[in-house]
Amino acid sequence: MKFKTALVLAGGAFGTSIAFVLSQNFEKVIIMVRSQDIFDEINRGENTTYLPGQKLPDTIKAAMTWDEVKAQTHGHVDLIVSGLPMSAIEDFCSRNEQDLKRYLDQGIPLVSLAKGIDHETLKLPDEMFKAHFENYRSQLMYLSGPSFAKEIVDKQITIVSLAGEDKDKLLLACEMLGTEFFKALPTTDVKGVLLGGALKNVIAIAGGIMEGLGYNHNTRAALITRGIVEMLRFGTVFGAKPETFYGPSGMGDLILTTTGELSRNKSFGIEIAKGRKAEEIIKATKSVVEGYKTTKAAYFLAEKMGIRARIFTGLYEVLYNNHDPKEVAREMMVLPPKFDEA
Ligand SMILES: NC(=O)C1=CN([C@@H]2O[C@H](COP(=O)(O)OP(=O)(O)OC[C@H]3O[C@@H](n4cnc5c(N)ncnc54)[C@H](O)[C@@H]3O)[C@@H](O)[C@H]2O)C=CC1
Ligand SMILES: O=C(CO)COP(=O)(O)O
Repeated sequence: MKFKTALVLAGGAFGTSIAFVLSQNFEKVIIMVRSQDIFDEINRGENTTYLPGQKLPDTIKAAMTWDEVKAQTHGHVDLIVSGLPMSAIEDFCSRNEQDLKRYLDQGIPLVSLAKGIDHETLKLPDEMFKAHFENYRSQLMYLSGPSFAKEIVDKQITIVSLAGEDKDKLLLACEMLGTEFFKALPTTDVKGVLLGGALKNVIAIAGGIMEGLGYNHNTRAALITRGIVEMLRFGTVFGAKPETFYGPSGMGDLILTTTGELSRNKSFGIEIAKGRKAEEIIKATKSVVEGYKTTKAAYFLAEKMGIRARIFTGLYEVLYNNHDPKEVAREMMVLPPKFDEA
């Protein structure tokens, strides 16, 4: 094994799948969880709540407190991965800032897996982390790309983007995350990677709605191509590189989530098309559906920054103002004839 110990914060589906990736390169991987049930499940070799049916090696262990982390790592870790969803970042960082800093003081990378925009502050994950760890900004990195948790543990070949500010640290983290079935490609375009991961979830919900309404391949292809145009407009406002939107974290993840049956965002959209209420579906869903709140954030961002985004705006009206779901389809068809727009 090349590396000694990795620490994963949160034992949800994706955190657990990345722990599995890390177990190929690290002698030990600790997943920090907050519930006794998940603690017991992981220590028994399967996260039955979030990743059922996927066996985990016995080098992956759970911990519930920082004392337990310290005991299992002897106070030294080589990498921290945050598997926290968007809504948990601020809460977790403010409660655990000092403990996290003790590890970050060792100069190690912290890789966040979250995809979303905070609907209250309109911040991307990098701003949320930097609010607590500004002095460690060169160590902060963001992973995003087409990667269903289940398929990672099935060792399906998976390629994602890893964004950060420091090229040497990025290369080190890419090596730590690289296996024969999982590869992270380094980039310094943090905003491009984070916007791609957040905004594709919104288009995936729209895709689920279209599918639920009976639309098929032509419509999905139209949605994907119009979706990337709107995503690029957000990118322009944030100073992201356009080419990032055609890479794994942009077009790659947009295709995966609008077409893949495993997508929770797409499944959520299918339920909306059946006439169910958004809040009711969210309450009944165990795993996070990031696109729901990101739809609201994207709508407010578009309003604030004057971004033309018909699909995002149309979906907001459906999810938050009870507009007829058929409206999302109609929004795409009222495009004015304009030359030279993809
Ligand atoms: N599941 C997937 O295939 C992929 C997920 N992602 C992204 O990764 C992030 C995490 O997603 P999943 O693991 O799938 O979510 P999940 O819903 O399976 O798990 C979320 C985990 O976070 C924990 N958590 C929630 N609030 C917390 C808090 N305040 N403090 C501590 N822990 C808290 C929960 O207990 C749970 O273990 C999301 O942003 C998602 O978009 C990215 C790529 C793939
Ligand atoms: O982001 C993902 C795959 O890259 C997971 O998508 P869902 O959150 O829609 O399941």
